[in-house]
Amino acid sequence: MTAEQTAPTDDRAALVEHIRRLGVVHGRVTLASGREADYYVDMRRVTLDGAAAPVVGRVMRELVADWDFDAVGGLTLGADPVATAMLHAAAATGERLDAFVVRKEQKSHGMQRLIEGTEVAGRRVLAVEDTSTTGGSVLTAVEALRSAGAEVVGVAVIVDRDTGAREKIEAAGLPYRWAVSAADLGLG
Ligand SMILES: O=P(O)(O)OC[C@H]1O[C@H](OP(=O)(O)OP(=O)(O)O)[C@H](O)[C@@H]1O
Ligand SMILES: O=C(O)c1cc(=O)[nH]c(=O)[nH]1
Repeated sequence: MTAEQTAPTDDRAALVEHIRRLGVVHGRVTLASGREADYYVDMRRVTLDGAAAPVVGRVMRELVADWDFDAVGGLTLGADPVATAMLHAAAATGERLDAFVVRKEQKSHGMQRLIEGTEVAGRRVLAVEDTSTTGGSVLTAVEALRSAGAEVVGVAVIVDRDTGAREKIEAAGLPYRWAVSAADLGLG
């Protein structure tokens, strides 16, 4: 969220409950960045849950309703179900939103793509993520998208851990929004 976007919706409240119930794990963990933390938010348990995924799609679409883009995606794997949830949420309202997947490494056979799915060159795209800690993962996706000729309009994540992602993403010249904060989950 941003300071201007504080009005909770029923969907957002439901999403917070889904994440609390399915995703929050207490205990010492090593994160993608190599940092150590006292809790983990296993967002795949949320974004791949049959009841929670449609809520994810609606909440994330609402979060960026004033941004102009027609394709969505991010670095595999966390971003993938977020993007497809948004695609299906758009379709459910008669709108069209395409999706893409940024691989961690270029595929070495077949079409040898780094970015799978819809063509991104020359298009306005949204980069998404399930959770951001340092912002490093989503910025890897942003770099690949920019190299492929896409215009990245911003970054949106479900859960922001409030551990530096916002500063890093904004320093890359991108607006950054999140649907749920660590504080919303009673964490941090
Ligand atoms: O903001 P960051 O410091 O980059 O950390 C967040 C990243 O960590 C997790 O993915 P992970 O690397 O565990 O891989 P996965 O999505 O392939 O499971 C999560 O899905 C984000 O992509
Ligand atoms: O930084 C990470 O690796 C990370 C943190 C978190 O809470 N959830 C997650 O899936 N990854």
